[in-house]
Amino acid sequence: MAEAEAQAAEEETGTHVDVAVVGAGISGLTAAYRLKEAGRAPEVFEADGDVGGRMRARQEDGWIVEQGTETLASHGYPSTWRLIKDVGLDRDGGVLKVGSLAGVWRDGKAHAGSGHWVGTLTGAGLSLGGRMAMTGMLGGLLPSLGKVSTRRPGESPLGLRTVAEFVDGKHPDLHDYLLQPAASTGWAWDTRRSCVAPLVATMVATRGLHGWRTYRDGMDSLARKVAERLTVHTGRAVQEVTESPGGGVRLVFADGRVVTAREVVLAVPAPVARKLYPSAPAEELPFLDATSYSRMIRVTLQVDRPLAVRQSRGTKKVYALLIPEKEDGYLAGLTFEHFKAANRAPRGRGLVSMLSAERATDELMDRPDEEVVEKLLGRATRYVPELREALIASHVHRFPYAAPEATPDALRLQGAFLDRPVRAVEFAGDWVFQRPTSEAAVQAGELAAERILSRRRSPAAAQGPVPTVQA
Ligand SMILES: Cc1cc2nc3c(=O)[nH]c(=O)nc-3n(C[C@H](O)[C@H](O)[C@H](O)COP(=O)(O)OP(=O)(O)OC[C@H]3O[C@@H](n4cnc5c(N)ncnc54)[C@H](O)[C@@H]3O)c2cc1C
Repeated sequence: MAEAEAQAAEEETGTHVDVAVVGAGISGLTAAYRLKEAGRAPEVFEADGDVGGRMRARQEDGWIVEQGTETLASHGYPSTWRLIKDVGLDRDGGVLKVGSLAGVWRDGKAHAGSGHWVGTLTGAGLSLGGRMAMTGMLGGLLPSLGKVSTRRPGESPLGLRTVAEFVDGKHPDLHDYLLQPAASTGWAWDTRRSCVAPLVATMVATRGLHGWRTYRDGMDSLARKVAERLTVHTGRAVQEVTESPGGGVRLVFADGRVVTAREVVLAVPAPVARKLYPSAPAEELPFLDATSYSRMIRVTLQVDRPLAVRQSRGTKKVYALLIPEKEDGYLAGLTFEHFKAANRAPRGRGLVSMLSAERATDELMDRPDEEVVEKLLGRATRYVPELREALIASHVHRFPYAAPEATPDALRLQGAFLDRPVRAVEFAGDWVFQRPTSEAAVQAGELAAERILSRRRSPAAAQGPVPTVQA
């Protein structure tokens, strides 16, 4: 924007910022952090009263109640670890190892070791035929493993096949007791809608459900540490974003206030970005429109004892119970947070989360909290009979945008979106890479910052042709 024009805009609106980042989830905070590091002056605008988005958490009477994200991985999270180190969160035990395992419910108990090498010994709930089929499936995957990309999953040899199509015709256990519970408990995915490639790419990168870590002081720790170093305005919901013909971007807030910015990063889920930025260029619309999200409800229960699920004697504790649709269909999983990290609950107490399956989400999303707790608790006592009598307090968290679904349509359009020219309005969020992980969100934040910085390196940036940045 020309100097005089910028000044006029400032006078008219009151506030002008260098880069406005919309959304203080981990993708927006990463974008802002990397921009600031490069000498720019970003400001973050967050609708909620707190930072973290789907990585929010809160401390309450000695409990650490996480609302969304549970864990990160020691492998396959390089961008996250870079950020962790940059803000010093790795020092003084800020990141803890998770000693317990994921397990699948079958035949009245939990089978520990899903996605872990332990599972190759125990079977992790697979029948003998299922175990043989799994070995065959892994063998079949071997030639493509080097070619699966976490950034462009749809361009791998696995193509645009859905999870269900991938195992069609194979032993039913592969779907029912391995891939379906893994995709549904963690990502609220319907295996008939979502592609297998992002799941395989993530599992390859993280080496399965192996080497998991959690932030000692709660999963919002990284967001908080990053936010401390930035200018973040909370309680500021953006309503509309428009590009000015002369350059620069205008943001209108829900309270009527206006801010102008040289550039904007929309670090919100794609359907939200679409609503906020109706005049997005035609070439960006197909991918934005194709990106859908699964929904989920997570209810966290403070309990008066460290409850556990029934499992075979001598097996390692299960902290994440994956409940196959075949066994339930209403509850997708339970997590025993006190086994993930002992400090999630005061000594002698426990913290258990219930995750809704699609049917329960559809039924309960708009119902009052008490009804949500009652209905899910009614189901959860099948797995932990003492849950109701041990209950002290409950917290209901609704996610209308839980995880990008990575449908064949979205994956097909992703490459063109990543290769689009750089513009004054950029995007960040886990959906950019179509992987529902905080690492994908951090990577997308890095990419948005890189793209914005590339505009300044190009003298023709304001007029175009605008540069592209390879993702
Ligand atoms: C239940 C659950 C469990 C998960 N578990 C894990 C896990 O164990 N490991 C893992 O790696 N990942 C996990 N994830 C995924 C991970 O949480 C997300 O991928 C990541 O946090 C997404 O970050 P984001 O910045 O893209 O989006 P978000 O965190 O959704 O951030 C978007 C932000 O934008 C704000 N916003 C929205 N609209 C506006 C507006 N109009 N104006 C201003 N601000 C606005 C929102 O309030 C929010 O703060 C989990 C997710 C869920 C839901």
